[in-house]
Amino acid sequence: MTELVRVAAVTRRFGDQVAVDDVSLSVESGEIVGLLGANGAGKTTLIRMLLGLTATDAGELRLLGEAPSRSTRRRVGYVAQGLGLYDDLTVRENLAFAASAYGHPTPPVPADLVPVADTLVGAIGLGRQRRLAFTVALAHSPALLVLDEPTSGVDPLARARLWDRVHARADAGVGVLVTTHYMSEAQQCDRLVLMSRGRVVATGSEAEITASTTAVAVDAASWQEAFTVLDGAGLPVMLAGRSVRVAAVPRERVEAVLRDAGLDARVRDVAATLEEVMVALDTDRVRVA
Ligand SMILES: Nc1ncnc2c1ncn2[C@@H]1O[C@H](COP(=O)(O)OP(=O)(O)OP(=O)(O)O)[C@@H](O)[C@H]1O
Repeated sequence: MTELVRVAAVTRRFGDQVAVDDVSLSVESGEIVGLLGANGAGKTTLIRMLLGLTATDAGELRLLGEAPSRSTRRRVGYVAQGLGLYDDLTVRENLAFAASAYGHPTPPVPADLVPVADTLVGAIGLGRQRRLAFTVALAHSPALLVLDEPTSGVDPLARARLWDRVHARADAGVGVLVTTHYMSEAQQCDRLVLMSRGRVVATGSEAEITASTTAVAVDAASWQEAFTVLDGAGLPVMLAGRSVRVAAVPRERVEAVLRDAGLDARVRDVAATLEEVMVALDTDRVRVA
């Protein structure tokens, strides 16, 4: 395996705010690394530094073994949050334009975009725009694919198809760095890097990250009442179906709130989900090694 990305103790500040704080990570060929975190965690800033679009304040970055530059960027396929397409060009023209910029032959219009090949990109749906951006990013056979929130606003079927394509490229040896705030997409990644407020707070597979954290499950006669009482007490309460769950709070505290409200409920410690780990990490109450 080849190391395609190395980020070592990188920091970036905007004024007083530390957007990326002493972050390290790597991506190898054939590997899908998921960068997870809430809005504002620092994911996009990290990617922009990696691509040489934003300067670092400290630390070291290596992209395909070199400092990020115009020539290394040409070997990267990047789909930005804004997609980077031209709304006033057609689908076919966008493909041709990107091909001439990268100096390779224009790829064929993908079969599912043929019906809109001569439609302006601004007039096609977001799912198709994402599909096109993905095709553009892959047309020059990049060694590394960088995807910033690639499935945001896309329906579940299109999302599944997009992940199929990501896996196919990874199987062919391409390294993938993908940001998302959908915890459900974490299973698609070989390795996860969880960011919160600029820092890496956990790394590993989903199972590794969730193994050392518990949440509290509440079984009450009326889940609505239990939810309202716990929420009213300011606890980070979530619903999984009709099961009420609380992250980052000791079981005794949950029991006390329910007891004080006169609610009869069974309260248990359960294995935390990834989302609950994120809540716990964001509230600074739990640390994952
Ligand atoms: N150019 C900038 N000037 C000032 N602050 C910035 C700039 N870019 C990012 N920030 C701040 O840095 C922090 C991290 O932002 P960033 O966009 O990297 O987070 P993110 O994890 O990508 O979030 P999102 O999922 O919303 O894109 C945020 O608080 C943001 O407001």
